Amino acid sequence: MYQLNTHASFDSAHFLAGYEGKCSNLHGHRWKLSVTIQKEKVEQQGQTRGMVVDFGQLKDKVKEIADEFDHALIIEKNTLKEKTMEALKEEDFRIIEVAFRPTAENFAKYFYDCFKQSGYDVSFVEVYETPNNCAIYGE
Ligand SMILES: Nc1nc2c(c(=O)[nH]1)N=C([C@H](O)[C@H](O)COP(=O)(O)OP(=O)(O)OP(=O)(O)O)CN2
Repeated sequence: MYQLNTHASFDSAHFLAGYEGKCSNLHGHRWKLSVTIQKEKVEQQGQTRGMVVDFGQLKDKVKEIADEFDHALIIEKNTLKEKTMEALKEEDFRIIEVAFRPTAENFAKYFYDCFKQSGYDVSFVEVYETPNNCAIYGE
């Protein structure tokens, strides 16, 4: 089995609603999204002969997903008052509402599903919130 890995980063702000401690405050991270895909055999012909997929293709997909979340304020749906949301939107902040608590674990599963939907056979996705801490999701 071959495995291929690449990563991209994005800078964003979030907070953990219902968390007792510093992470309930609005704060930022340089998130690192790392994906590992797998395949039994490498391509036998053409441009990608000897490759699982072209690194360029995989890198573009990882960057596309990371860029969606770059320089944004990530908010779990229904965790802020309506008037707060309105005020933030009035300021034209880039806000991304997600249906899950924005933890490294939930992001890892979310990104895993994104890559899977794009047709990749994903081994696992790693999401680093800090250089030292990472959540991994695989099936
Ligand atoms: N299992 C998880 N635990 C925590 C998560 C998470 O996503 N999964 N997230 C947080 C907070 O977002 C927090 O910002 C990160 O906390 P911490 O790892 O303590 O990060 P610091 O920036 O404070 O880094 P240190 O350099 O270690 O101080 C909390 N827990």
